Amino acid sequence: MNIKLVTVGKIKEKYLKLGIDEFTKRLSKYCKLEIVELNDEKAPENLSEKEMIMIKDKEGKKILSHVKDTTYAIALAIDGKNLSSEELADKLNNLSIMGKSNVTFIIGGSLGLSDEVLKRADFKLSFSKMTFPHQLMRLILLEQVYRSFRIIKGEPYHK
Ligand SMILES: C[S@@+](CC[C@H](N)C(=O)[O-])C[C@H]1O[C@@H](n2cnc3c(N)ncnc32)[C@H](O)[C@@H]1O
Repeated sequence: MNIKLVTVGKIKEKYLKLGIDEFTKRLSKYCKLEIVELNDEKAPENLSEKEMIMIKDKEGKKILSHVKDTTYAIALAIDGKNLSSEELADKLNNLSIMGKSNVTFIIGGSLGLSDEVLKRADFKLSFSKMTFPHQLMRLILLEQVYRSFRIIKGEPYHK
């Protein structure tokens, strides 16, 4: 399976970088992983609603230029659907069985994802109603994708 991760914003925290590198390494046994890290747009405090939408739209266009028409796109969104780890594993496994072996996960920047990106998404995945910083979200997602492959393969992992 080919897993692509399109993200907005860099990983600045060293401890997160270490974790992301670890799961990237672990995942190499199960899939081809590509991470596209896009520069975020400058977003100073006190932006108006209109300005925020403009920034999200700009970031959204950059994101979509890395999302192929043929890929199954999963946008990470707080208002999306909650899945258990087993359900995410099932989803990835079913996609693979159906021949949809290109999956793109999308993580937004500090302002979130544009409507255009959310509309393009084939599935909106929520990790709870809580807001996570995009850097931490990347690590959590990679761990859950790794967990999915362990479940699919019937291999032991932490409970
Ligand atoms: C700092 S958050 C953006 C917060 C923004 N106010 C929003 O409502 O999307 C950055 C990105 O991390 C992801 N994210 C954060 N928390 C999430 C959650 N609980 N479930 C799914 N994705 C989440 C989303 O892709 C989001 O665009």
